[in-house]
This record gives sequence, structure tokens and C-alpha cells, in this order.
Amino acid sequence: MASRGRDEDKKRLSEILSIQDLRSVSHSKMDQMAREYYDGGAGDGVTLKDNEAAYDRFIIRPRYLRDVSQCDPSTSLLDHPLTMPLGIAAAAMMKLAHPDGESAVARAAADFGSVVCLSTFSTTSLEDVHKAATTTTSMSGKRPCFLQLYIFQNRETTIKMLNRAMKAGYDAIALTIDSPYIGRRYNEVRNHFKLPSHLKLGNFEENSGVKVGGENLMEDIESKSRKQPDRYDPSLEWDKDIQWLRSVCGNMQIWLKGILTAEDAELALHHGVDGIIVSNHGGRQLDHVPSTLEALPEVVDVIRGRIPVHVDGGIRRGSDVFKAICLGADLCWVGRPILWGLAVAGQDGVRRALDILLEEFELTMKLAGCTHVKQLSRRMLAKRDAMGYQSRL
Ligand SMILES: Cc1cc2nc3c(=O)[nH]c(=O)nc-3n(C[C@H](O)[C@H](O)[C@H](O)COP(=O)(O)O)c2cc1C
Ligand SMILES: O=C(O)C(=O)c1ccccc1
Repeated sequence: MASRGRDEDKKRLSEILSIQDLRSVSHSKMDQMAREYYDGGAGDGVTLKDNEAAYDRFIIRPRYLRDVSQCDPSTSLLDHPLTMPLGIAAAAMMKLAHPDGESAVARAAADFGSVVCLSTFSTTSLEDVHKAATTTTSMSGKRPCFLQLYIFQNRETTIKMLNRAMKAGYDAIALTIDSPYIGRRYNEVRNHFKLPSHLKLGNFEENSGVKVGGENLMEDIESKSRKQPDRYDPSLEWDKDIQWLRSVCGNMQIWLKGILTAEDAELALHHGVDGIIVSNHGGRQLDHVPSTLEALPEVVDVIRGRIPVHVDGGIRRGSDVFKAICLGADLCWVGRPILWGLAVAGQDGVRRALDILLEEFELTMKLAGCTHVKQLSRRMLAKRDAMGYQSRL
């Protein structure tokens, strides 16, 4: 029975040609609460839509007659090889999509040659995910592994988690800086979003005081944050907290996730972080902030190669990865496409999402006249506007 199910999944997967196909099929695999939690954004969804739409405002300026018979889409991260400049973004509660949850995603990433950033609010323990993310049959050498961090008001909760992450072998922490509070997400209120009772948070004891299940996410954070100690800490500041984090992170690198301006990029550099991720949380936090593709150039310009700059939000095709790398990102992280793949067929569905993005990225490189990621530059793009397009960026 189980193998028949897997055969059916395989057949269905072979008919899925794009991330859009995966998104459509995933909708029939999730109930309304999970589907809208995954796909939805904050407020009116202006930023959510703009993250994707921004990619259509940039056009590729291809160069021809440049021998593209060989093409190498690979790169590296923290000295580990990656099949392409692509990582799997932190997403909470992956078992809402599929019972194999985060471990299936981590296994697919390891076999493909990608990197996982595990959410603080995973439904699998960080130790199990690290094992899955670093055990691979197809890639040689150690695999990189990131842990996304929310800092709690009770710092002991955060310290405990960081100590576990160090012991398990995580390479880097990605501190999410765009969420002192949870954004306004109407779907979570309307659907009475909660973690179903058969699922548990993987990184906290039940008596730890950290919860997202059993209560509406928004009410949970907003009305109870002042009464209960173990909520995100909205008082974080550059000066005191980055230094504190450094003192409790051992050898793990510290990255900031959620940078959208040159000003904050400069502060990040000044505070000695190891890398930054240009992100607006997939349009789930403050609505009406810039699309990440359009925020990227000002951040890249101020950082000037001194630390790596990554980007996430709205990446749905290999050509989107191509455009983000042309605008100066070292790597793209994808969120929802992975969740859609997971919902459709567990590990195989995640692998399908990754394979689609790789095939498309490689073909885009070749058709644009590039054979190595290092050749991607702003000169390969133009920006469309009401008058036509500007050929120089
Ligand atoms: C369902 C869902 C849950 C998420 N949970 C987290 C989280 O726990 N921590 C975090 O920093 N970002 C979280 N994110 C944001 C992602 O890390 C990432 O910034 C975003 O999904 C990228 O946009 P994309 O989904 O358009 O690729 C979540 C995103 C989604 C869709
Ligand atoms: O949904 C999210 O985007 C998110 O970051 C989150 C995860 C768990 C609890 C609250 C918010």
C-alpha cells in the first residue's frame, strides 16, 4: 500500500514541470489552515506579491557565441560545496505539510547538495535534523547546516538551544531580526491557527513555556508576551544583543536574517556579523516593505564583498536565482517552494522542487551565455519600467 502510494507520487511528480505546478498540486494536499498559513502573508499581501512580481521587472540581457557546452552552476558556502547557489529557508512546523517534516527536507537537501536553515519552531529536534542534513549518499564531505534563531525573553531558553546546536555541530546561527512581534496575518486569525495536538515543537520541552500550538499565533504573541517570559524578546538592540549573542555562540557563525536597508547592512558589518540575508520574511511580517530583489542592490553596494550577502523571498524559478545572483547575492534561499514539494510527496517532492530549480538555473545560465556562477553580473540584467527598459543598471 505504502509503495503504491509512493509510485503514485512518483508518477505525479514526473508530471510536475514547474514550481507553479507544485504549488497547484500542493493545494489539494493540505487543509485550509495549513495551506493558508504556508501561502499567506501579512496585511493585504502587497509585499508578498511584490516579492514574486519584482523578478518580472528585471529582464536578462543574453550574450551569444560563447561556448556554453560546459556549464558549472556550483558554488560553496562556509567551505562546503553546493550544487548551485540555493539553500532551504527556515520555515516553522514542517510536519503540517507532511509527517516526515524537517527530516525529509534535510535528507533531500543533503542528497541534492544544498544547505538547510532549521527554524527555531521546527516540529523535529535540531539534533535529528542535523543528522539528516549532514548524512548523505551522494555528496562528498561535510554538509553545512544553519539554525534560525528567535531570542526569547528568558535568555536561558535561548542559551540552552544554542548549547544544543553547538553540540550537534551546527555551523551558523541566522538571527531573525524582522520579528520583534508577529506580523498581522488575517488567515491565522480566521482559521484559528494552531499546531494540531499530534504534533510537538522539536526544540522545547512541553513545560518550557514556549508554545505556538493550542492558541492563535497572533493572540499568542501579542496578548501573552508581556505575561509569559518565554516569548520573543522585542527589546533587542544592536549594541547590547549582538555582542551578547556572540558570547554564547561559541564557534558558530552569526548571520542576520531580515536586512532590507543599506543602513542596517552597515550596522551589521560594524557589529562583526559573518553574513547577512536580505529578507522580508516572505512578506509575512511588515507589509509594504520593499521586495527583496529591489532591496538587494543597496545592501550589496554598502557591503562591497566584505561579508556574504544572501537573499530570500519570491524565488520560484531558476531564472529568479540567476537574476538575484546577477544583482550581487551570493546565494538564494527558498521557502514556500520547498513546503509545496514536501506537501506533495515528502522527501521526493522536495527533491523535485530542487531539481526543477537546478535544471532551470543551468539552462538560464547557458542560454544567457554563462558557464560559471562568477560570470553573473549586473550587466546581464536590465530593469523594465513604464517607458520600456533601462539597459544599464
Ligand atoms: C510557513 C512559513 C514559516 C516560516 N517560518 C519562519 C521561521 O520560523 N523563522 C524565520 O526566520 N522565518 C520563517 N519564515 C520565512 C522564511 O524563512 C523565508 O524568509 C521566506 O519564506 C522566503 O520567502 P519565500 O517563501 O517566498 O521563498 C517562514 C516562512 C513560511 C512560508
Ligand atoms: O510563521 C512564521 O513566519 C514564523 O516565523 C513563526 C513561526 C512560529 C511561530 C510564530 C511565527
